[in-house]
Amino acid sequence: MTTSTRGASKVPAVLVLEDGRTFRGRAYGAVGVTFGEAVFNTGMSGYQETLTDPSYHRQVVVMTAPHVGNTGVNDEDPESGRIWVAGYVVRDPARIPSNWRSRRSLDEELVAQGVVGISGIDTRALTRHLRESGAMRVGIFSGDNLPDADTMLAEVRRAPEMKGADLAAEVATKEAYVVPAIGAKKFTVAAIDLGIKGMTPHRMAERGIEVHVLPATATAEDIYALDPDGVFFSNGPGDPATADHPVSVMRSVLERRTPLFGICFGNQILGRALGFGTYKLKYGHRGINQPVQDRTTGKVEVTAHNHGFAVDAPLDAATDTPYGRVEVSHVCLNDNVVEGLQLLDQPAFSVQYHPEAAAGPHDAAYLFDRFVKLMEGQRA
Ligand SMILES: NC(=O)CC[C@H](N)C(=O)O
Repeated sequence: MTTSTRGASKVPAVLVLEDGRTFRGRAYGAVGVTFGEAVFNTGMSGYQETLTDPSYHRQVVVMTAPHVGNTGVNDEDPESGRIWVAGYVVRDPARIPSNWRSRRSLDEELVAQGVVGISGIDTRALTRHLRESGAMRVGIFSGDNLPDADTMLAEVRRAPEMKGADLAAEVATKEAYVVPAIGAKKFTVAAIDLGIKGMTPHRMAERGIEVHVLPATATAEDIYALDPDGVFFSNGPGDPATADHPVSVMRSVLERRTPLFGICFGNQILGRALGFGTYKLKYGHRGINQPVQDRTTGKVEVTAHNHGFAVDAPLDAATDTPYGRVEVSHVCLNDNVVEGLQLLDQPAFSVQYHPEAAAGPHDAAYLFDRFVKLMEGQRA
């Protein structure tokens, strides 16, 4: 069923960046005030998956695609139980969503979930500004009586920064749960939830893995109580430099040489566990068409990304670590950012991007098969 929107909002809204640049538009979604880190996403589709990806917690997402909401909102595509973005910025919202799966309009969904957005602004100009000046704090203010410009700017500058933010525990499950294997069960995996997307355990379940999703606070004892064939560290929001607990848990896993796979935040945690630093990218990678080379095969894949930080590891030589040698296995062809790590002396690897591909192309699905092979190898 398709429902129509209420039509374009007449309520004024203003977006204020921390450097003072201001864009005026109309309220989209809930009317109110919100703050976060302004980032842009270049995906032409998949807005439901973007909105519900817990890694976007505390980020205000600017869509570079000019039309957003065309296919409405369905009940199948969310990657978690709620919208996580702190705010949403679009150029031209669909007035009449049209899709056989649509249940309601995106505007209605944003209102229902209390997500403050803005529409009708020049998102290309805003994106170019973020590209030149870097991701920065932002506020969206909507309503008929807006504060004066100086007050709004002062409020934006008081908002917390993403650098130094420790957010995984705010989005992760509080209770462990199990995603059963689809078909015959072949393996048990303990998955540390730092903000996991729903498609990730699903991609494992499709391969005969029973996934035990554990809270971000899980310890090595919690993991090994399950006698797992493999351990997985998920994506998640915030600055990896703050993730001391998952880093120490991962080191215990590396010491035991259990097959290990990490995605996104999980890749940054592996980097840290091995002794590398992480750093904030100027404006990050967010979209569904980023070219990555798998240097273990030479193949180039088109991939889904959502990261604002990256691992600082040497690209061209293996590095000795307390857990054996490690190589940069994947690299982004746009900017040579480290996109994957592969241990050479034990069964552990990770990628900075999203092989679960929700949304995005399925080029990188082979990484789940690689994880299965590592677990098969341990049994052989
Ligand atoms: N999707 C993720 O796991 C993001 C990891 C981390 N919060 C970053 O922004 O780089």
